Amino acid sequence: MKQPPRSSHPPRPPAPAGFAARRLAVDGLDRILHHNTTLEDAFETAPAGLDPRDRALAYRIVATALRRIGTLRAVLSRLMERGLPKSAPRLEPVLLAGATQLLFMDVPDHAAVGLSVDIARSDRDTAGFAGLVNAVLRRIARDKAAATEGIDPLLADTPGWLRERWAAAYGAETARAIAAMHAVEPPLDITVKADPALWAERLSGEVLPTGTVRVLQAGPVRLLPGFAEGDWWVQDAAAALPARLLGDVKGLQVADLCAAPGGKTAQLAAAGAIVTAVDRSGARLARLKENLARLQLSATVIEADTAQFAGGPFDAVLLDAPCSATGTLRRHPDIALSKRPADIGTLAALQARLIDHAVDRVKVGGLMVYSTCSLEPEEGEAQVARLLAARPDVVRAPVTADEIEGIAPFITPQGDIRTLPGQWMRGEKERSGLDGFYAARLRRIR
Ligand SMILES: C[S@@+](CC[C@H](N)C(=O)[O-])C[C@H]1O[C@@H](n2cnc3c(N)ncnc32)[C@H](O)[C@@H]1O
Repeated sequence: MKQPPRSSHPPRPPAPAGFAARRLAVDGLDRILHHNTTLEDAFETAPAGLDPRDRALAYRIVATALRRIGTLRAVLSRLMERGLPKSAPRLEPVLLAGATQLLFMDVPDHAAVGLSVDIARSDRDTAGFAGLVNAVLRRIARDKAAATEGIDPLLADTPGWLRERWAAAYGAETARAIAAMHAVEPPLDITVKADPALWAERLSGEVLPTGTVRVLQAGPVRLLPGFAEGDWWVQDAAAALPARLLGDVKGLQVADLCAAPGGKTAQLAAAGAIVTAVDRSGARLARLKENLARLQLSATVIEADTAQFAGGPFDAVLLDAPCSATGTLRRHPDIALSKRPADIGTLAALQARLIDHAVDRVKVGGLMVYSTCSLEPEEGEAQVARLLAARPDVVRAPVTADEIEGIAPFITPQGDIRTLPGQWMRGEKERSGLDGFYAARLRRIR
């Protein structure tokens, strides 16, 4: 029998259960907070061989920490009078991840504290602060109510400039309702190829009024029944609305401009359209192709700048433009940290270029849907108002309540769609709400 190679070092003790998930969570937080990585990218390259359950737990820790970061930082600064040591930038992620588990997750206190101390010890940057991690987290665990006392989560966890914008656009009460939803972990929404009731039953979920299946689960999506078989894809209930505004697309030539990672391309292809999917990001198009292959759907995929794309004219066009994505903070809480007020104007200028070009890709008589997952009117309502004022050959084709079941609450007086995260309250917040989206349907008349 082959002998194992001799080593002069004593064997390392095996890592305690749950260590890998916490390591990934702390590394992810460090990359997002200190190295400008997005939440999505931080988990795109998770270490090979990692158990999907560890990955899912790490993701929940990081997303929850980002969602509640203002509250968490206030808690920590109360307990650390001298602040965080500059010499150990990785200490804050260790403390944030530990405090998140103690305050906002269903993790036993001894595991949250013990594993945070283990993580601190395992890293040269933080090893000297393991005692501090232990002391701070134990104090939080001892009296959790006292730790957060007097901190208003709605003020602490939402950047002031966003709160002010939402209050100006929708009123103070609605702005507060939007911020309140961001504090809560979102449900998993999926679009199914067929038979939502069957999938709701199989996944112990529910069918929402517009046909999306909503599932409350915290495990890895890839392990759920029907994922590998390509029976459904992940898509927020609001994100599923814009493509449906094009009506019956069976046999129509439809361009999906700004298509990746392909949620709306999949809807159009599944509805029988002949889809041309355009995006300028090769990496994101690779994900679109992967998604279509899993779903056994097809589209012509073109890597191009929509502002230069000369294809068509098409029977219908969907332009799901790049935007600030402030309607998706509940799912992408890193956006609240990375976006700046000036980004709105920059993005609005890009959207104006894209919408002007996209409308020329539509056949006379054909429809175009313009959508963004932003709550900012400059990226939605104002874009369409500007286009309609500048182009007498384009008119609004108002959406009516009888077209799509359950869509009535989201139709604006002009006949556009506006969804807000605080809408659709269905009992507990965990099963309520949807992303903030804007969509308008336009027709080219000559
Ligand atoms: C909101 S996401 C699209 C989401 C997609 N429609 C879906 O449902 O899965 C916006 C996309 O626009 C792409 N994009 C940004 N600027 C672009 C441009 N000038 N031309 C083409 N694609 C662009 C981005 O790469 C990104 O994939």
